[in-house]
Amino acid sequence: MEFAATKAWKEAVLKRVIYTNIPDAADSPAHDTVLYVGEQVVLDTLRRKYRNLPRQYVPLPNGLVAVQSTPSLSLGVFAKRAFKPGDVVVRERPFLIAAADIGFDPSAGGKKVNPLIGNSVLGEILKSAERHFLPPNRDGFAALLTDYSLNPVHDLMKDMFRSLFRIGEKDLETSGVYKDYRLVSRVASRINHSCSPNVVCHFDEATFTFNAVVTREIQIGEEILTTYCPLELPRAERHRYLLPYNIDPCRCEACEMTDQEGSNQRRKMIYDYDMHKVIQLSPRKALKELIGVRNAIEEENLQFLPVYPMVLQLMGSFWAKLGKSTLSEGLQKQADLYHSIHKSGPSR
Ligand SMILES: C[S@@+](CC[C@H](N)C(=O)[O-])C[C@H]1O[C@@H](n2cnc3c(N)ncnc32)[C@H](O)[C@@H]1O
Repeated sequence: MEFAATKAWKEAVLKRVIYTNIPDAADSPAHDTVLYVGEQVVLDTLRRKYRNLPRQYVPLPNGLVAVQSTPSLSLGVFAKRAFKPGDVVVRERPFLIAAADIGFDPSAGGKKVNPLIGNSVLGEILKSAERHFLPPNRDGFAALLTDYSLNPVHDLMKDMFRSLFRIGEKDLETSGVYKDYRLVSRVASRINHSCSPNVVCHFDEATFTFNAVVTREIQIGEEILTTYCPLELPRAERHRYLLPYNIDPCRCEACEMTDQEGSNQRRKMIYDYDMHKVIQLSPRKALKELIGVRNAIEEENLQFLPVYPMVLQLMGSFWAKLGKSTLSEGLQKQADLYHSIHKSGPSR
């Protein structure tokens, strides 16, 4: 009985999957043919939204980063030169984009992976995806699979980067399509997790490119790190989020440092920050509060968080009220840079 239910589910899942090779943009390298595994409605919506999907993009210069061995996490991505906030370090078309919940069991409310079959369906989908590729991408994708030393095929699915297509809510409601899409990519799939990341990742729908934008200074030789979990939480809670990504325990610098209590307190302060309360305060009191939050963000190396530019901007406006225009302008400039980092795509 269980087998029949599982088989029916598996067939239903496989029926929902469509394979589409997104055509190459003119003049872009041949490997830029993305295999899209998902629902037709997503592609149709995107095609309505952007004429000539995918649009051409401006490639980055070669050799900005390299995939190399790490001391304990198998492979990772490393800076080959120094970078500053706002620099784009990775820009690439993924090999494959897939709905994240194709491994979820609809009979379990569409939320839980069926442990009996979830991973094998994902494995089958990934394996069958391979033969749909044009040759250059097929080789790259196969290399990523066989060379994926920490993870067998089914785990690859868990490690794909979250990458939401921002298609219309109406389309989502009427079609019931998957909301969360993930990608497999030559370089991006090698970026390890850190609870104090140094890049923010964007997927640009119009050009179908993955982009990693720097959020704090990166020295030559430093590892490029993103996050797979919410960062304002204390260590133990972050670790719960990381389990499905095969991270147990997290071996990032923030989790391995000795002052965990101090770190948890700083992250709680960031989590508890309430802009609406702060704007009611007198400028001096507000600034005291804001400086505390900014310091906590910087000490935890969390310039990655969208709250960072908001805090800077508000600090600027309170300094302006106190007549400190130079301070205010400096903060506003920094806030603008970080706002653009959070919004940025490949047009930058
Ligand atoms: C997207 S892959 C990153 C590249 C991977 N290191 C490789 O060699 O291909 C994610 C996997 O790397 C490992 N990993 C990444 N960040 C980690 C961390 N902070 N702590 C422990 N393991 C991590 C986990 O095995 C995770 O499933």
